[in-house]
Amino acid sequence: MSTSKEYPGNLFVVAAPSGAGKSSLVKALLELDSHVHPSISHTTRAPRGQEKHGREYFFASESEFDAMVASDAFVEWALVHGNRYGTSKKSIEERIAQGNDVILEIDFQGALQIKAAFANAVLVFVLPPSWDELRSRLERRGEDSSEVIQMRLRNAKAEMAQVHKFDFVIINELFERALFDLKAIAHAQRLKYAAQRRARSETFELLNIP
Ligand SMILES: Nc1ncnc2c1ncn2[C@@H]1O[C@H](COP(=O)(O)OP(=O)(O)OP(=O)(O)O)[C@@H](O)[C@H]1O
Ligand SMILES: Nc1nc2c(ncn2[C@@H]2O[C@H](COP(=O)(O)O)[C@@H](O)[C@H]2O)c(=O)[nH]1
Repeated sequence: MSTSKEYPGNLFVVAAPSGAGKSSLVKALLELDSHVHPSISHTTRAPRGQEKHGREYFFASESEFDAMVASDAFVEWALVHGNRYGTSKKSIEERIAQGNDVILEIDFQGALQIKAAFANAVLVFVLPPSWDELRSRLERRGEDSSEVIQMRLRNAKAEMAQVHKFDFVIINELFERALFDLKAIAHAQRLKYAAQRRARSETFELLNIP
């Protein structure tokens, strides 16, 4: 028996190897589409440069993160590139229950946990146009040490092997083209989910199902 839940709002999950451009794409979508809200994750990673607690992430100590795991506060969490990251139930459930759409920018392990928990979640995987371009983007971003970049590239191979488990794949070569694809996926899913909900309620009405 499935234990996955359904809510009136849509849940979009965007995963990608580090440096493929998912944060840039999600940020641009949020600026264009006021129906979509971001989910702010918790992480044990230290803040980078300009990152602020509560904006990019809720930065947590190992013991704070342990306490959240113990109290079942996360809908998903995973160890990614040596740090723990998690999506709290609080950051998404209230919003989608009210009919808003929420977008999560998380790794593939978390994406698969979300798919198991939420029947209507849409999983999108972003790929770079090439391996060399992925490395160049990580280097040009200039946020991580060369050791961290090497680790992220090693992990990228395992992450990309999971691509077939996703509902959609976007190649982020030309940024505007990739953003167009992400917008189209969000729009199509809204139409599809609204039609499904309407068909179900009309069927219930027709058959007098209370
Ligand atoms: N289509 C693109 N063409 C060229 N550069 C891009 C493109 N998309 C994103 N970038 C750049 O690539 C770098 C990595 O992008 P971004 O930080 O969005 O990746 P990410 O997948 O979110 O990585 P992480 O998982 O590490 O947070 C950034 O410097 C960003 O400006
Ligand atoms: N499973 C989860 N993965 C997450 C979450 N928030 C972010 N992430 C992923 O971690 C890596 C590294 O992120 P960075 O900010 O340190 O570059 C990246 O793949 C993110 O998508 C989460 O809540 N759960």
